[in-house]
Amino acid sequence: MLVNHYVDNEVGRLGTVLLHRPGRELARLTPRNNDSLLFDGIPWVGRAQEEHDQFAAALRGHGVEVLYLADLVTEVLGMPAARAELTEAVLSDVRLGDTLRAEVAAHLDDLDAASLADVLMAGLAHEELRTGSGIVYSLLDRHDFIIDPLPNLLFTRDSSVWVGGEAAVTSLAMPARGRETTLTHAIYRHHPRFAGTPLVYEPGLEHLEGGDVLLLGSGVIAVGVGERTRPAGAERLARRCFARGLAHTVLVVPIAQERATMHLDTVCTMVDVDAVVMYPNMADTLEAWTVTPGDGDGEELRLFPPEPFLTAAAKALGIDTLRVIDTGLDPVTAEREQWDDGNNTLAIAPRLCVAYERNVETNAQLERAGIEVIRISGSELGSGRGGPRCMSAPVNRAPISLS
Ligand SMILES: NC(=[NH2+])NCCC[C@H](N)C(=O)O
Repeated sequence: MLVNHYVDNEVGRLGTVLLHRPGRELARLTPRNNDSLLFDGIPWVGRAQEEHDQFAAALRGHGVEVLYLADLVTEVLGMPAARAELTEAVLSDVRLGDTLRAEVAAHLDDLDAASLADVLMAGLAHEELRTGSGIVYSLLDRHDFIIDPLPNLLFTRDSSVWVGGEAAVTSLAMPARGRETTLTHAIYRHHPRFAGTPLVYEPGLEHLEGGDVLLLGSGVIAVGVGERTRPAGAERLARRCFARGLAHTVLVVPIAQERATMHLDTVCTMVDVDAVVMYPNMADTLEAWTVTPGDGDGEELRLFPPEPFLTAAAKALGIDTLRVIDTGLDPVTAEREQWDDGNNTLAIAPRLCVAYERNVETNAQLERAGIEVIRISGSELGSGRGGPRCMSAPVNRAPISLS
């Protein structure tokens, strides 16, 4: 049955969230592939799973419904049309060539839904295909994958994001992540819980990643543009959200094109209706271009020159000021804790958030500012450079009021 889902802010009481419990795809990381697969180390998979279970338990303990990506993908694969579509998405890889493609197709055909879901997420290693032959298979290095693994599925935030009652299936920028959205796209179109959900964005459009999208308040969306989301992605999202009445203001926020600041949510997340935790090195320099609908037929955009991000955000929200809680205490600690996702909190309700325990100073700052912090361990999870916000895609959150 279609359930109504709605998210128009970052901090209202969290109802339902989409997570991905890390699985065999993390066990594919090796020193030779971890860079291209966007991990800074080789995580200990069992411990990462324990940490993730603790994260999910903390959310459930606060009344949040947790959906797991693997369950949804498995359920969707029980439907012939979805199964054909997802299989085709893998087989269309031009690197396979016709001989190997036919062999992989036969291999996938034999799998039940759960095993196929596992292969779509964890990939297919050279020795896992028992009957390989032909030029491509023979020349493949034994360390290579016939189907690439998707270790960054852990970061469900990036491959889909809700804007009001619509889902945006994003367009991921890095080759290592591109295939993730075939899974979220299939879920939102085929899964009985979501089928019929209007989609405000689809893969294949200009690059846009969920980690760059912050729903600052009803009708106000901040979009970071940098290493991942491109200005053209922000433009497309703005145009579509205005046309559908999902937003009245989009703030386009340039961020440094670096690994440490790959997404806007690595430097700033909301912890109250009018408060953010933010990297002090950027709080003063971050700027925003304000975009509103033009006067015309809804296709036109009005662009206002850049202002300090905090000023533009407060104006768009119609409040005097956004309170800022600094990461860390001193510049060195702030830099360390920003890197370890100290800014990347997930709010469960206003003034109640989940954060990595290791960011001791940032968490203390949050508490001094009246924010309750639920600490989770993330020594292994963090090796992919993502915190509680990156690891969660809210699909239902209560609206908030600013008055
Ligand atoms: N929303 C986020 N900050 N996501 C973090 C994603 C980390 C992932 N390893 C990547 O590089 O894509």
